[in-house]
Amino acid sequence: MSDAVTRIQVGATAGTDAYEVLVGRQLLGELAGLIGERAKRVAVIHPEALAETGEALRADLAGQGYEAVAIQVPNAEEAKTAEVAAYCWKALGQCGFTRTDVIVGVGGGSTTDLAGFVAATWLRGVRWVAIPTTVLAMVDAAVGGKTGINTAEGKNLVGAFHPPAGVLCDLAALDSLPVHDYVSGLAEVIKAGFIADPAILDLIEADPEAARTPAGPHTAELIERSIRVKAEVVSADLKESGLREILNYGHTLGHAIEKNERYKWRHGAAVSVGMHFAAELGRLAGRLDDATADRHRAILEAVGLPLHYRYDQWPKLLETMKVDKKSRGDLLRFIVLDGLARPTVLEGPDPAVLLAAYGEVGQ
Ligand SMILES: NC(=O)c1ccc[n+]([C@@H]2O[C@H](COP(=O)([O-])OP(=O)(O)OC[C@H]3O[C@@H](n4cnc5c(N)ncnc54)[C@H](O)[C@@H]3O)[C@@H](O)[C@H]2O)c1
Ligand SMILES: O=C(O)C(=O)C[C@@H](O)[C@H](O)[C@H](O)COP(=O)(O)O
Ligand SMILES: [Zn+2]
Repeated sequence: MSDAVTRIQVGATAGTDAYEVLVGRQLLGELAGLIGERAKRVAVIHPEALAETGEALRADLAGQGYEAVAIQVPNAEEAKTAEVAAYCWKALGQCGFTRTDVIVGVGGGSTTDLAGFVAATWLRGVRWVAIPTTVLAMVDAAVGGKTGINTAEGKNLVGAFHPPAGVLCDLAALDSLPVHDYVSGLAEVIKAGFIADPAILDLIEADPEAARTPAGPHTAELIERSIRVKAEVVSADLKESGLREILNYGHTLGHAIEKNERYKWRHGAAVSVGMHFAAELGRLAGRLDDATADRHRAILEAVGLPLHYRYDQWPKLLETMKVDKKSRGDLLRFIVLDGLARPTVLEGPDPAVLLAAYGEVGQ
């Protein structure tokens, strides 16, 4: 196994510094440099499932002279609540966490979204480092500074743009990931393929079964290519004033499904159904060619991601989509493709077209 480390730059924007996303193995030697010299305290936020990892990290940092605390939070979406954020704020307050201290978020996207949000809000913003441990968090959630939590009304409705000081993607972490979670992350990889880098799709289509495991021959390349797509977009438009919306491909319906399932579905699975819907919407709106639309079904199905959701839920899903962050007033907006790697915005589609697209998805 190669020890090579790939470094991907995320550019500076007004008010934020540039940082690197490192992909490789045994990257913990990089952590002290990212924490910096001014920190006295470090808080390691980790999910229950990674209790050992969180404690090992805490002990290692304590051995380096930091006052290190581990803050354990619930697994998955249960961590993305105001209550859990308040629990973290309490832990920081109790250990006297100051503006020069640093938060480390280690876990999947739910944990890094929460840890980043806690970092964005504590003392109005402290430094944080992301150590993503799922495919999805490596290729998407930990990169780009979107942090946040859910509310009863919907997904990620409260949050802040607060980029990390650095991101360490240790591929060894993926070995313990259940296959269901590994495959869920492939939805965001496939998203990056459709919106910007079709070579990703070619690699997966060449051997979809191999793409389902970290031992596959293209794991590092798929992860790195996806990170490059994300890094390029967020470097150009951190605060989603335009271009960044393309990263929301498949998410308008996907987030509505997640809420409808009370966040028991994995994000990637819901985004998979959402991309199928977006492809059908693009096709029916006269934007997307049949071959590219059909390619969505084929590749998502080939890696074992879902394509369908309950038909009878459409009225509820439509209501939830109205509070999607891309909506403007009463105008629903979707990311669709004008062709392969040509994402664009579809504004206020005819309700009959929306329903017809859902007709392909619902069952
Ligand atoms: N901020 C962003 O730009 C962005 C982008 C994409 C997704 N997200 C968010 O990311 C979240 C989904 O993240 P996810 O798919 O990584 O799932 P997750 O964080 O919910 O993790 C899934 C499960 O895997 C466990 N886990 C994590 N790493 C593990 C490992 N190495 N071994 C064993 N178990 C492990 C977790 O504890 C959890 O139980 C969603 O909330 C989504 O909204 C955010
Ligand atoms: O980084 C982005 O921008 C994205 O849209 C990436 C998505 O994969 C991610 O799920 C994000 O959290 C969705 O953001 P939201 O603003 O729609 O909540
Ligand atoms: Zn997503």
